[in-house]
Amino acid sequence: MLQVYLVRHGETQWNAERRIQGQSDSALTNKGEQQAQQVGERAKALGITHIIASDLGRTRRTAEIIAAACGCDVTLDARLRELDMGVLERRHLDSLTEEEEGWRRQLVNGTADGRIPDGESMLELSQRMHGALNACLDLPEGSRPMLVSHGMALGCLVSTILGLPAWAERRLRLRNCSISRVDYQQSPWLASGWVVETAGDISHLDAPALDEMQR
Ligand SMILES: O=C(O)[C@@H](CO)OP(=O)(O)O
Repeated sequence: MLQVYLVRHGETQWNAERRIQGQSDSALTNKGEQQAQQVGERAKALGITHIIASDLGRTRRTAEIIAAACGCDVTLDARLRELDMGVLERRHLDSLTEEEEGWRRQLVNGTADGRIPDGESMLELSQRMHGALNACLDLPEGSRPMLVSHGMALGCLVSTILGLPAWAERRLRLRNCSISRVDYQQSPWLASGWVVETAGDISHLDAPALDEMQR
């Protein structure tokens, strides 16, 4: 049975400052680099064979650190990028006007095609994330891949595998460098296709970051 590990990148400067990144970028903090190192140790113990990362800087750096620990190459896949948050990227969560907060809420509370101006919808995000996950089915038998991606992107993927709407992602707490696992199974008794084994595991981290809403 194919097991795919899903990792959110390490803490970044803007995560720590409560600034919206989306497809804009900021560097990992020292804590973020340490978190990635701890994922690397777990990845080595798990026997990860492939690391596939979003091509944004924060995920590339996280993936490089994990790869160095477990001796795999990193492949980049732009489908694993964070949601494009349009005109709100780079802004502090606390600085949004009422109208801007309304765009964000429309997105996270859910209309199928709600989007921040110049941004992407949760439906579009879900489609590309499922595309990247399904590509793992083409890896050689016995592969154990790890995908390195982002909070909303992974939350959307896990939510939709569970049959929840994409915007249910905000009900999942996927902290920086948390690990989730989804398995592909064929079963006459149980669900066939992707199933969620774990979501948001942080037991490998000695100092987990708060998520943005808890800071
Ligand atoms: O883009 C961001 O600001 C956050 C949103 O959750 O995502 P990540 O830090 O995981 O890229």
